[in-house]
Amino acid sequence: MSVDLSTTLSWTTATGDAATMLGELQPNILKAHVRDHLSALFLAFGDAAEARTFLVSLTGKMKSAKAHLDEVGAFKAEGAAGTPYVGAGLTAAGYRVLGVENFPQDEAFLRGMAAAETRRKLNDPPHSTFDPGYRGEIHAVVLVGDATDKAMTARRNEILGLLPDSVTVLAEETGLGRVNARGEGIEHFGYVDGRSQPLFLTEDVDAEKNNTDGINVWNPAAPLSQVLVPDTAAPDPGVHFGSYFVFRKLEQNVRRFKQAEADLADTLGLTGDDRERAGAMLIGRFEDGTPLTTQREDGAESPVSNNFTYDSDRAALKCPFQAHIRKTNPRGSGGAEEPADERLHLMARRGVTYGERPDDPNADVPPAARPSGGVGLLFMAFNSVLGNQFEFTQAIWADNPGFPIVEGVTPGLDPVIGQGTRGPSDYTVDWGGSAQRTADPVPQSVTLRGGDYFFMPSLAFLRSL
Ligand code: HEM
Ligand SMILES: [Mn+2]
Repeated sequence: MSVDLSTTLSWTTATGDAATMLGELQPNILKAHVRDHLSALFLAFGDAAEARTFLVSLTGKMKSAKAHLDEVGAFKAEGAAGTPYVGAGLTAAGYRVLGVENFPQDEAFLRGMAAAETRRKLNDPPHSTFDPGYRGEIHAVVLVGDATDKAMTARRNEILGLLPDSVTVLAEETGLGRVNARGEGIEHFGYVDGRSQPLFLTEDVDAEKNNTDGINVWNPAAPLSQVLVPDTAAPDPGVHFGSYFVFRKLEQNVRRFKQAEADLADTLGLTGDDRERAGAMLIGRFEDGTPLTTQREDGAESPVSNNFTYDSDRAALKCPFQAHIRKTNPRGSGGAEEPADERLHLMARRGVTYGERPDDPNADVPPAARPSGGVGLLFMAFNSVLGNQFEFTQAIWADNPGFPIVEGVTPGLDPVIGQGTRGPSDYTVDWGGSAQRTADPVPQSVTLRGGDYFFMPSLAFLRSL
């Protein structure tokens, strides 16, 4: 039976084409792979034949999604350590240099992130301001990830050893995952990140249902069609699949963001512990992950809740319309589309933080003690249609002051990732209260330093080169 893309996949019971698909799919697409230590290598090919030979040899260092899922199972059962993740993706320019013609043809993928049209659409900064390694034409990315620096670095060095002289490393990013005092992954502004994800595996949906706060209010299940596309250049696109991969190096000016939190708390007259609510109004969750729409204060962190919508917060008296997570997933309340269509914009986020800093992101210290550069997020996400997922989220939601669509209200840009001219936004003074106050625009503290769109093909395609 052909692979059913219209629903989630039960990988433990998969047979036939679905099992073959998992055996040729790259890991980290359907389910996140451990990558607290990550190297992202951006490559340019100088010679088609040598680049092909390199990619074939790289498959000897890669494992399948099936092998990854088996490793996760073995880890749970007997604590057995897994092997490193090695992922490989090609840009449209990379496919062309290799001389591959029938590669996947997503419209945004074909134009690439550096194209003037992409820049206009997303309000991205000029290409000339990117870090030097991202200013030229990128052909491929190789991701190496693992739980320890040692294992990751060893595999990275093996891969560098495979590179012929005609393949140039244009840039390398080193991801370093961070956790809070409870061991939850956080980003550099100090907030729990990576919690809300579309889930493509039936087993993961069941685990969410039975072992967390449940799925009866917000069901994270998503069909395979939202992340997988047939790998048209592979030997058998009926069983060989891949996914479009977005990479964006987003630098975070933590000092500026923490100052903005303090300024907002001052504007609203928040005092004591309630000052934490200012930052929560920018993100939509408190630092510990507690959703602001469900609770006036933090503390609902175990497990970090995700079983919520904005249905009992229609006027945004608890969580502002413009909060980062409300802009990027309105959970049925966006006002522009039917909830089922709105869900189609969600993507599988696989980011990792980068950069080191001396201060504890969650400590109560003045903004001056925060880094103003050198740290950020290696934003990574898998999509089946870039224009309807990543690009839609950035351009039509985050950058659009009029979203969500609410009569008489202009929510403003996403205070975290919005690109474009920022205006003032409204906030409720007391959680759930009726008094609103308008606050000055939140200054932009996230800056794009480079990136591109890639396709992460099937292992069968890479071996066939
Ligand atoms: C430095 C940049 C960014 C920071 C600091 C950041 C921070 C966060 C945090 C703290 C969360 C809450 C954790 C969770 O619900 O899983 C979150 C969720 C999310 N972010 Fe971001 N993010 C960044 C960039 C982006 C970008 C570029 C996009 C897409 C264009 C994006 C889309 C989302 C989505 C879709 C969610 C989940 C919302 C939900 O389902 O409720 N983020 N982000
Ligand atoms: Mn704080």
